[in-house]
Amino acid sequence: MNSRELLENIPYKLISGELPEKIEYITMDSREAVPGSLFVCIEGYTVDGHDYAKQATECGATLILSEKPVEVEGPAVLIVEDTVRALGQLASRFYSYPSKDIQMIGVTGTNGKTSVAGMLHSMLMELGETSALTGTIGFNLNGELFPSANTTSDALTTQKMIARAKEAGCSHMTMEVSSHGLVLGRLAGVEFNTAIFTNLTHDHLDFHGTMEEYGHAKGLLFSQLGQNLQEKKQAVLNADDPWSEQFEKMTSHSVYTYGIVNNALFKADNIVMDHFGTSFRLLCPEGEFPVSMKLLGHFNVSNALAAITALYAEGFDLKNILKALAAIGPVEGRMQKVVMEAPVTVYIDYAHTPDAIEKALAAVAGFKKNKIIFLVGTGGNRDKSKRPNMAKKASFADYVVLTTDDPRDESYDSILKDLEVGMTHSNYACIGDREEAVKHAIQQSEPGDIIILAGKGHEDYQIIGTTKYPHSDQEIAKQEAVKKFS
Ligand SMILES: CC(=O)N[C@H]1[C@@H](OP(=O)(O)OP(=O)(O)OC[C@H]2O[C@@H](n3ccc(=O)[nH]c3=O)[C@H](O)[C@@H]2O)O[C@H](CO)[C@@H](O)[C@@H]1O[C@H](C)C(=O)N[C@@H](C)C(=O)N[C@H](CCC(=O)O)C(=O)O
Ligand SMILES: Nc1ncnc2c1ncn2[C@@H]1O[C@H](COP(=O)(O)OP(=O)(O)OP(=O)(O)O)[C@@H](O)[C@H]1O
Repeated sequence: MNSRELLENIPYKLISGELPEKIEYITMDSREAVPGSLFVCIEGYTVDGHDYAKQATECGATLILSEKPVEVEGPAVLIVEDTVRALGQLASRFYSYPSKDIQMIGVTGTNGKTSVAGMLHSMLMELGETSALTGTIGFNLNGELFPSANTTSDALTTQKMIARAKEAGCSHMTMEVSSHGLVLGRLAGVEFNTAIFTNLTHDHLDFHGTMEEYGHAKGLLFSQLGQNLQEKKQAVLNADDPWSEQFEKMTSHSVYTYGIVNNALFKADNIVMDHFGTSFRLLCPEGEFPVSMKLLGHFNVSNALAAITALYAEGFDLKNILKALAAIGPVEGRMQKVVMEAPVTVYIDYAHTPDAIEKALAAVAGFKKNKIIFLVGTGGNRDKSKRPNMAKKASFADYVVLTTDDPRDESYDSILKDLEVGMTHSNYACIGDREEAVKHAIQQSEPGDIIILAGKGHEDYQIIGTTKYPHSDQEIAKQEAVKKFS
């Protein structure tokens, strides 16, 4: 692409060299630079991309975009204020503004991003659309899954994924939007049509510092809808979460609300649950409708409302939306029943915040016949302030197994000690080794019990130190149940 065209409207200062005529490739990783590349220097926390400008030059980069002077011979060096945001804009242009050609749906919130995004993706496929999905589970392009390192990928990968979805003919793309992604500018250059908010509760304060900052970060998705009211765009907000009022003020576009408790445009009541799923009554501008779905829990009613509302706002017929919802299965690793022959019911779930733990326990409380056993772990070297509150919420279960969930460099003892502070009863065990902890949870069970193994969800590994070891709560539970009950 012509370099002047690529840089149009990007405020920059040329500090050395001459602009090359063409840019063949854009990269933010010196190891991927090829002749004719634009190398964008990104300053991380532990690694600074500016230190790799020389290496990128040796690999053939002819243009360097940086936030400070770098010592290179040959390529032109341009200084911009924020390389991450510039990268998003440039990559969007380089790939011919792919997000303009796809209906982009962004989902943000502390809990429920993967669930709502996964539901939307499956429902869109049921509705006969071609759909792409990005988030914690990976990049799903028409059913094919590619791994991704982050919930919200870096600005360049994000634009590349949207371009691939466009090339594959996708009509829609649903994207999980993390607060890190918003603050770090990874979504620069993405044009969203629909922005969804699930909820905001305690998490990630090691990164954001305060709940105000965390909330402000989430709100950026709604300001990103832009000011052009000629374009049909919409915000879908959870009326049951007080932060929605602030987010409503951050957009001039249409706002659709959903909720279970407070008044909302799309409201659910008469919620009934059993081991097979949930049914409820939907009250909305089109009237009253009975709804049933194979997903479990009040939180999933809230998630379903978010998905229904977003698809309605996108213009789909409500009856078809509800049919699509009835047809889809649980989202991978989210209150997913483990299929096995045993007189106990085991769920794997991704709950790793106090709020999610409370919601996961509430999901099964209504049909409990015997004990509820809850296993919960927390990650090492991450937000420690949420640990006691996680255990406090887990205390609603009759028996609790406290363990670890990617301990990284932190000792089992240090993690377990923080968790233990929050326990409100003494019916619990502390077992740092997660495999042993899962086995213990099964061993403690009796016929009729419900066991929830929380924190890992779809993940098939445990990170100890810096090594990723294979680990599956589901497989360990199955094997232990055979030992215990056959
Ligand atoms: C641990 C952590 O927070 N790391 C962040 C940090 O990375 P870092 O200091 O290791 O730097 P780096 O990104 O490896 O390197 C900086 C630059 O140098 C370049 N480089 C590096 C080496 C080399 O040889 N050549 C080279 O060019 C890299 O390609 C990169 O462009 O700085 C980067 C730039 O700001 C961040 O993208 C990166 O987030 C990583 C990817 C991360 O995983 N962050 C987590 C906390 C995160 O974003 N999580 C959210 C939330 C998930 C949730 O909701 O639960 C997510 O969206 O996933
Ligand atoms: N709307 C909700 N409100 C509260 N808890 C929820 C909600 N939806 C899901 N959960 C709980 O949170 C867990 C994580 O859900 P999900 O993966 O959808 O959230 P997420 O926002 O993608 O999380 P992360 O940012 O950590 O990837 C679920 O396993 C469930 O226990």
